[in-house]
Amino acid sequence: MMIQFPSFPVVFAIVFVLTLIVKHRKKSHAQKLPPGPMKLPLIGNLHQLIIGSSIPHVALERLAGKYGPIMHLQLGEGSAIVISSAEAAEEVLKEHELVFAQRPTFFAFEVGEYGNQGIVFAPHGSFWRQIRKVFIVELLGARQVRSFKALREEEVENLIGSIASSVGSSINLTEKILRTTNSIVSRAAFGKKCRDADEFLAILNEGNKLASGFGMADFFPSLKFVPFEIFGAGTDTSATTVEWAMAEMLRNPAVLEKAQAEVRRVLKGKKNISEEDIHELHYLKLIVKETLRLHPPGALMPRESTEECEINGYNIPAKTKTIINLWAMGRNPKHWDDPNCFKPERFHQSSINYLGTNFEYIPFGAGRRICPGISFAVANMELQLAQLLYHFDWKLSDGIKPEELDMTEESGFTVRKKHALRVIATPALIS
Ligand code: HEM
Repeated sequence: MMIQFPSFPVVFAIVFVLTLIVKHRKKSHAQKLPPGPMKLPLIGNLHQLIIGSSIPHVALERLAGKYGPIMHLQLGEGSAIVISSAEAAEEVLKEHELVFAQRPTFFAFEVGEYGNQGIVFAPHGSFWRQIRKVFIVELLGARQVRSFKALREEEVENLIGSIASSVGSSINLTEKILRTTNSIVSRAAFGKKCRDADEFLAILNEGNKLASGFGMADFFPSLKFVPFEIFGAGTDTSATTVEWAMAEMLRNPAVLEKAQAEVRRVLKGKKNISEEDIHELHYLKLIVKETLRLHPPGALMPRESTEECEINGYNIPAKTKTIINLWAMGRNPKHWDDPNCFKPERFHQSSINYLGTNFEYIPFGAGRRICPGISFAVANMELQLAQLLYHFDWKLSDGIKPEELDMTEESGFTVRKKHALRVIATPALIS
């Protein structure tokens, strides 16, 4: 029997069709978006962020539990991915650092001519590089931070004085901490206290309330951009962290006692604390770290891809808004034992720090856009906490027991405590 070979045009046609099929398969695999919840027409997944009792970082954490640490969302017309694990964050912030060095304009404050002119939302490029350099040289570098030592000490002494004048009665500690931080930041930035500190604090409060409806700070009225950035990035973040640290200690009296014992042992007999003393307050430093794990002020860190790339086999198109859920990563049981417990000891003899290399713990971000204010913020927060612990004993107002303290969060520019921290201070017996 004669075997009939197909003619050349037929072979060519078969090879051509097979090549097309393989190419199409490869392409559709590479174009696979990360998994995500079902999208509604027009709004996509927006309703999942703003409807219901959960605030956005909590809602996103829950969704990530279902769809994974790289999740795709449709936010109106925009496509977004949400990152919720250390491994995924490392892919975005280290392996594809350059691709994700951009901030999305979705989050930008379009304030007249100042829109996008500040450092926080500046597109990655030469303008951003220049302005970041100016920030570091003039305000946030180690030498500059040291040079603000005297003004920090003076403002924190004022805080202690103002609390001392109302010992025994209920005080709003949230407001006092915010005021002190605002004075430190404005004196460092402008050489004087903010002329309208009251107005500024009122606006910041109002902005936080407005933004809380959206969960992200989408807009802010009438302030010029760069000064606002210094305040917005510097004041609210640090003050919120000091407030959460005090709230966590009041809720965990054993931690409070241990921290006070350390401060009083190291500073024994001193009338006041200088910054040199702080270096020896090892437990206090663990408290700051643990507070930033559970309460990163910028819970949802915004970035954007500038070009198409592939992460864990998923295709991430150019201009994809990228939300890194720092809050979820700090509480991810894969990375932390007993993740919801406030245990500063977990950082004892641990090499994990907040400098952007341990991706399970990046409260200040990572990579080239990491927060340039780390030294400034830490010096400010540690001094306030050390002084508060040294000079006073603390209890909650209105007979509230530690375990009853309301720790509800409110999401705005930062994730704050929803209800101000009201406390009663009594002078400590320091021998
Ligand atoms: C507890 C205090 C603070 C926390 C937790 C914090 C956190 C952050 C985070 C998460 C980012 C985004 C980083 C990234 O995208 O990788 C950021 C950016 C920034 N922070 Fe902070 N911050 C704090 C205090 C400060 C202070 C005190 C200042 C200045 C006075 C400051 C100035 C900035 C600026 C200018 C940026 C934008 C950097 C850029 O885009 O290049 N921050 N911060």
